[in-house]
Amino acid sequence: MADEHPTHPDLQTLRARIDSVDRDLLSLLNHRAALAQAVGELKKKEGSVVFRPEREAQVIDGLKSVNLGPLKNENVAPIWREIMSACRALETPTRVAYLGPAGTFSELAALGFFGSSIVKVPCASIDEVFRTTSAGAADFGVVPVENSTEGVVARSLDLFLTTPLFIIGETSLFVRHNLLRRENTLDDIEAVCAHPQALAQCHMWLSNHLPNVERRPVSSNAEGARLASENPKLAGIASERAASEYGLHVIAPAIQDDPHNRTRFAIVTHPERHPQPQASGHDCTSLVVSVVNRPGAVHDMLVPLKQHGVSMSRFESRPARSGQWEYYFYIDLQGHPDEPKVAAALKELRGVCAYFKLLGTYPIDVH
Ligand SMILES: C=C(O[C@@H]1C=C(C(=O)O)C=C[C@H]1O)C(=O)O
Repeated sequence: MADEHPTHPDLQTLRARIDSVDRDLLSLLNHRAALAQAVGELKKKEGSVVFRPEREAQVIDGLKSVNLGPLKNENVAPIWREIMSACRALETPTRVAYLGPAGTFSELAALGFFGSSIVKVPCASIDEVFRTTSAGAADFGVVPVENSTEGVVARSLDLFLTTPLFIIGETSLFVRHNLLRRENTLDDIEAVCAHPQALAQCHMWLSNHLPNVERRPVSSNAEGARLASENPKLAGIASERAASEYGLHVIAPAIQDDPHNRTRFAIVTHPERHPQPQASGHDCTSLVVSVVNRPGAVHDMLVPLKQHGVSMSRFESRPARSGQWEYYFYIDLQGHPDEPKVAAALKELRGVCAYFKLLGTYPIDVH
């Protein structure tokens, strides 16, 4: 039918225009992909790495600053992450290790950070993510480091100390826990199987609704969902993605005690296979230090940061397990070691610390 109201085009006309825009977009995306392929060739000649987190952060930041809408800025980042993921895959495959099996929040974090054009390497534990990445069976590892309800993920922090891996990126995820089961009822549950962090994050809900049911810690939430798919007496706590992956009902949605529950993940790699990211303009530097156990030592450690005007966004302590009430301090600084004030603060800090290890420097998570 002809368009009777040229200023108010009908559905068919609008869809025809969308089809035409999509074809233009596809052709432009292919043009972009060919350019990325050419970049890949250059990198191969130079022997340099393909994935450049600082460049990807700048691409997204740059687009957000010129976006006129109606597309929302918060949608720009995920769209371009996917585009860059597909372009990157034309240069080389990216193998990413994370705490599996399929359907874990770690998998969602990996897909959110690298996009879906990756080779997935699901691992049985956080230790295995570190081992697999250290050994080179994966290019990158994705590990949880802290949760807004439960605090630090101790195992990851401990492994940062003892492995050569360093951090090249961060990403955070809104974590919504659901109670999953084969039977669509809360009756007759023998045990709720989930990762200890998830059990802790749902502590209040479980105490109120299933006070007498065993809470059984397992290696991951997806593993809990898998067990629940095999045994109708068991329930799991996991994502909606895990529910569909394992054919389970969501018998209670969003059962986490904190409605704004978020988990932050670090992206790690081996320094021999990947250089430290260059400055992107919005960077974070993570380190772990310890000082001798004497009055004022922690204060002295923070003086160089104050003097050089470097802000600290995180300060976390973990026992050093020496039996001497000694601690490791995990510190996040704003900035990149290429900035003179950050370099000066780090140099002085290194001088006053008994132990000093740079864990990495990377672009701050862009949403
Ligand atoms: C194309 C490049 O390689 C990769 C892909 C990017 C992209 O698609 O824009 C950006 C950075 C790299 O991770 C590049 O380095 O410019």
